[in-house]
Amino acid sequence: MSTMNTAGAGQVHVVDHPLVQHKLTLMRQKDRSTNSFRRLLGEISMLMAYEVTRDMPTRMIEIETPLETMQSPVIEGRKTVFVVVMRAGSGFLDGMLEVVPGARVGHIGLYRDPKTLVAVEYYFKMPGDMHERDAIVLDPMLATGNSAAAAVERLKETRPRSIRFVSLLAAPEGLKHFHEAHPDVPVYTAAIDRQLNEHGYIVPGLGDAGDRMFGTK
Ligand SMILES: O=P(O)(O)OC[C@H]1O[C@H](OP(=O)(O)OP(=O)(O)O)[C@H](O)[C@@H]1O
Ligand SMILES: O=c1cc[nH]c(=O)[nH]1
Ligand SMILES: [Mg+2]
Repeated sequence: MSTMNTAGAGQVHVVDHPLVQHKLTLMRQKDRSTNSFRRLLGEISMLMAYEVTRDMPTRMIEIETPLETMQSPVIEGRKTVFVVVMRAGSGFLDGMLEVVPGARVGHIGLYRDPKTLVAVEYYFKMPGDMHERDAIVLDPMLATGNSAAAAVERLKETRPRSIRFVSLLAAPEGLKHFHEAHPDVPVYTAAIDRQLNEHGYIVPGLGDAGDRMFGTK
């Protein structure tokens, strides 16, 4: 994993593991089936979960091995909340839950107005006790950054203990915008692509993640 700072001084971690990069290449291919696209996203999410949870807090418990008693670490999974940005963020959820099965899950419904590219909220549901939880926001695409910035702004109203944002692909313009709004929130992504096109799509990109996941084009 390589780490850098964006212009706004926020941190970006690029998960450059060969397995992630290989699967991302397959996902970008325009003839990839919906089924295969969804499966690959699930596989990548599990691999990215390892990186995003690398510094997760643990506590020691006493266990008995077949030979003796020892103190050994366990993660505080119940203190994590995965926040799915619908729709496409749901593709990241199952893999993350495989790795942190005790986590809670919140949902934010946002769609990007195709003309103005402004994020419009239609749903918001979080667990209680957010102030005791570390939030990991899931959305595969960070394009203009409007959706990511809006999701995190809304999430901050619930005062989670910490926030990090996981995407699959990010555009440089979107990262800059996001970190100007939220310099305190690190971003984990598998790749930073060249730029946005005139419709606000990431290029080279992979197209519309939600449509490709659900076959709704
Ligand atoms: O950085 P932005 O310019 O805001 O674009 C990124 C957003 O666009 C996609 O969602 P979309 O609005 O297409 O909704 P969907 O997930 O329901 O398809 C994607 O999942 C992000 O939420
Ligand atoms: O390239 C993009 C931009 C926004 N949303 C997507 O799904 N893809
Ligand atoms: Mg969205």
